[in-house]
Amino acid sequence: MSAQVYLLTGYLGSGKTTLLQKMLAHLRVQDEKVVVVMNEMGEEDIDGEQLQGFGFPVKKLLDGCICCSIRGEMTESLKEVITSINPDKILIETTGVADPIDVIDGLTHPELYEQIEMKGIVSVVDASRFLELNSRFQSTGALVKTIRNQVKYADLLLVNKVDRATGDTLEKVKRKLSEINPNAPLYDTVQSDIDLHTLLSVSRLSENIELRREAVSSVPVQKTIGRMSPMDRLKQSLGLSTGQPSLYNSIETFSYRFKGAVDAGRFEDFLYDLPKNVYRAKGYVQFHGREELISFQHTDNQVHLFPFENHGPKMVAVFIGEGMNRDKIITDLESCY
Ligand SMILES: Nc1nc2c(ncn2[C@@H]2O[C@H](COP(=O)(O)OP(=O)(O)OP(=O)(O)O)[C@@H](O)[C@H]2O)c(=O)[nH]1
Repeated sequence: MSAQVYLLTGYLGSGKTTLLQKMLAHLRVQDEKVVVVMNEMGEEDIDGEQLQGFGFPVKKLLDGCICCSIRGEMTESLKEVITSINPDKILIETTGVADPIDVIDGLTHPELYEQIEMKGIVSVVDASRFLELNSRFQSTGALVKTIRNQVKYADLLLVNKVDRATGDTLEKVKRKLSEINPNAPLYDTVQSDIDLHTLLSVSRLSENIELRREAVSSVPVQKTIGRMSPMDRLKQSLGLSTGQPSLYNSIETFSYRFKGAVDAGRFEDFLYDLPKNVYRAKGYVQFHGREELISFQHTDNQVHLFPFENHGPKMVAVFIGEGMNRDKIITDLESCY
């Protein structure tokens, strides 16, 4: 059985730990094995202290961000947690400056991939500060990108601290959030107070989108799915063609189990030729005529292949991207046998 993983993200001070405490209080009364993974940037563990007393193990990753400097540590930590505790649920609270794309990257380590079920990315937004942060950091690209990615890739959005925002501000915040991520449901909250059944039932939007895509391909007429932008709505009302509605604002992942060894040259070409919407590919593979396992990594059109002494891992490939054409990628990969 795989462990269900919930990823809590959101800018500094938005209400993630407050939410985590509510989730733990709720899960304590269920008979479930839960492990918390907390990440803080400094050497001191601040939030971890607030989680003592719930009776669940808390794994702390300090002094670095799981999205970058200690990503490997998170992967190792999760492997160890799964082996030693075999939890039903893993709740991960990221630092306020983590980019969910990078955390997902760490979570899709080929050795981990089949042992976890990514339930969803839950993003907590501070309604009283979002507009200010969004505009103040507009010029400093990296942080704006992170803040927006925390919204863009969320499967569920908590618009928290509504008690500190005026009605007008709240409307503007929600409009902005829906622009960045038209697919994730929004919930207004105070003290991150959300119906926990709803929260725990979160599912990856990319999977829902996949289902909707299949449903659409089986009907002959073209249908519009997802919320249209005001401009597209206007264009439609004028009978003009609209752009594709944004369907892919969600990171998708899928894995592929190799059926045997592949041709080294063809496989390398396959990796270099992966389309741009595949952000990462990684895994373990075996080449014709070679004994050892090869670990491969693909990112930003860079490919690294290196022999891997340990024969433990399975031959598997993991892909991360947006709007990926899974069938085509698998067909291309299978031409490497
Ligand atoms: N007024 C108000 N305060 C809130 C609300 N939600 C949380 N807070 C407070 O905001 C502060 C920060 O909340 P946390 O839950 O620690 O936020 P966080 O996202 O975990 O913060 P970092 O760990 O710094 O990233 C705490 O003092 C909370 O009590 C809310 O809805 N309204």
